[in-house]
Amino acid sequence: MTATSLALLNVKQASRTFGGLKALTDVSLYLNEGELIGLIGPNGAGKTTLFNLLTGVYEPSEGQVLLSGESIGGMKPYRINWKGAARTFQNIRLFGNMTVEENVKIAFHQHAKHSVWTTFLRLPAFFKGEQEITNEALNLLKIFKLDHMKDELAKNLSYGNQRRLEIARALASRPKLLLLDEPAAGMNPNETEELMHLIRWIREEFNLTILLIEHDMGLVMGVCDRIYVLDRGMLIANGTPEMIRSNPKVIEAYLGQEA
Ligand SMILES: Nc1ncnc2c1ncn2[C@@H]1O[C@H](COP(=O)(O)OP(=O)(O)OP(=O)(O)O)[C@@H](O)[C@H]1O
Repeated sequence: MTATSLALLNVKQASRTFGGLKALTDVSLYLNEGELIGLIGPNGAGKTTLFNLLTGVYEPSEGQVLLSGESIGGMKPYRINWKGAARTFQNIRLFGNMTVEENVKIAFHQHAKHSVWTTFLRLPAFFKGEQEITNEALNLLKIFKLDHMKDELAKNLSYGNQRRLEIARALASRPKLLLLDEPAAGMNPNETEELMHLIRWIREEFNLTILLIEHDMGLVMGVCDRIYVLDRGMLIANGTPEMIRSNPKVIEAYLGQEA
């Protein structure tokens, strides 16, 4: 498959250096609208660095990142979020001392279109907005089977539930592109299986395009349309799960890691 005119994300020859270290070298990839794409590679391959370029945490040292055809390389993270990209983190970043419901509502608030005066004077539109936000937050929590825990503090949730809450919160910003950084980390096999179905389902339900970093090969091979493989900052393969599974360069990269 090649990039179509619908490519939602287009990374063109992007590189990123940290001092003398080249974390990414000349990386080009694309995600067409609606695709669910995996990004795999041994430890230190550059996967999170690539996510950081896509979400404005870092600026590419070279190359371009285009979202819906617009250059977003070096844009502030909140602006990239407004333009339709949301992410979860390898190390969960919830507000631990806030409730499950508040964690989702806060993400809605960042996108709510209240004027300063509407909010300050608490005009009717403010309360209407608040009610809508509460309803939408509860709907999202229902989808992720977290509604019965809405009043729990986020820090008291199991690891698997915290990961699901992070995804719910990312969806509150109504993204077109969802970037998931190791969503199954710390989950047991049953939770991972459930997550796999959930990821497929939210893609349809929310018209999402998804880029997924994951070490659980069962999950990646089971849900992804195509997979990109990074090794030492360079893309070494791109193709369907079947192609990637039997690719000698990929096998070598992973065997090298175990040696
Ligand atoms: N802010 C930074 N400063 C210096 N080096 C960095 C920085 N961020 C990443 N690196 C380096 O870039 C390389 C790629 O790291 P990155 O975290 O992107 O890999 P990864 O594929 O996500 O690894 P893992 O699977 O272990 O999470 C590593 O050598 C890492 O030490």
